[in-house]
Amino acid sequence: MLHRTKTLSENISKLNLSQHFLRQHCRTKSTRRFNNAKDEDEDYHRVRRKTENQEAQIYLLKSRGQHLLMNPRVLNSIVQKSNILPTDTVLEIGPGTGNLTLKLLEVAEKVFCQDALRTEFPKFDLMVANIPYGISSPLVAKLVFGKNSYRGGTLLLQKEFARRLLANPGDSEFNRLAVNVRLVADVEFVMNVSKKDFLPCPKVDSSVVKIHPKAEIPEVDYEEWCAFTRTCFTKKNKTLGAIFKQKRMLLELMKLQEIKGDEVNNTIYSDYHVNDTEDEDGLSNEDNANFSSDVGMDLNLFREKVIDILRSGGFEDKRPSKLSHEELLNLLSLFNRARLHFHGQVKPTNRKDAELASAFGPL
Ligand SMILES: C[S@@+](CC[C@H](N)C(=O)[O-])C[C@H]1O[C@@H](n2cnc3c(N)ncnc32)[C@H](O)[C@@H]1O
Repeated sequence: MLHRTKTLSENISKLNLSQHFLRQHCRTKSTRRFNNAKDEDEDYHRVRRKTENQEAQIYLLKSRGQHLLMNPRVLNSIVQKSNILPTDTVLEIGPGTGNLTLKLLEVAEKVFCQDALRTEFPKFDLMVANIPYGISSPLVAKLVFGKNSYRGGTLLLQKEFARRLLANPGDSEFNRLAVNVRLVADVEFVMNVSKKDFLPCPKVDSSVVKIHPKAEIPEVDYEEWCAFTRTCFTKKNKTLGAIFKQKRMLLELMKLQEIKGDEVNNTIYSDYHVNDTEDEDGLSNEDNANFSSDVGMDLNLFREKVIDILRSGGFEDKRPSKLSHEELLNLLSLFNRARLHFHGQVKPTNRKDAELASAFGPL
């Protein structure tokens, strides 16, 4: 943790001393573990840096997202747009060589720098970070669904990922990431950042976005919500009727109800060893037909129940990628009221309990 009241040189020396990230994530000449020269050529970028009285060499690993933001104008804008108060504790993920860290220390009370995924976040007011793009999904999930209450986040992200976060229902980029994040947070575009502003230059462009937690969050179990959106967005442009007629989907859903020990439904979920005739998309060849195997009766009954639920809310012909949160929440509540659940263990609604990084999956 770095503190504003320390002198700049104290903080710089602390940064130098505590650059465990550099030791962990950047391999120096003496410690690097990879000996294969071919791999090295592809994987790292060598930077010479002059410190007070010595020249250091840093090896930046592209595979760890070690692209340093070098443009001071962009660094200043990120800090300025973050609206940091002098009393704020800022959490920075991936400080690298401290380019952003030192600017944050000019305005914040404290700056924490730590691993994004392996440890719990400390208490913080704002997250401000130029993150390794490979961990964008789990990091954003941990921020918005995590235990900490926070005032906001300013994140430098891969441009395509940022566009998905910003997408609205009906936009081509609108997907499960957007629908999950935007349930609990608003996302604001700040600016685009050219790949030329980084060292080494990445292949992709970047954008800065701000994430604001919503003041009013819908009463919903987050694990159930994420399991539901995972189901709905498997084929986001198909109609819900077509999605919920897929045999694999129906079988999984049936199995889940049985695992949950739903006494009402147990009779029809008892036996469903069906010969699998699915095509490579995971879509059943019998999607629109009646199921004719031994368990055809059970599966047909279950399918009718699911389709009845969709019809009761007028959802059968609607596409998930065009539905608002209100409509999706309404559909989930129709399913749940009919004692049909998407997640194995439905817990009481509690934001603090949500451990949802994995629920976002690859996005
Ligand atoms: C894009 S660089 C940003 C460096 C610096 N903040 C800047 O703006 O110049 C991302 C940094 O995150 C580090 N990193 C990689 N995986 C991480 C993780 N799981 N948690 C925290 N930092 C990580 C990388 O080693 C790298 O230093």
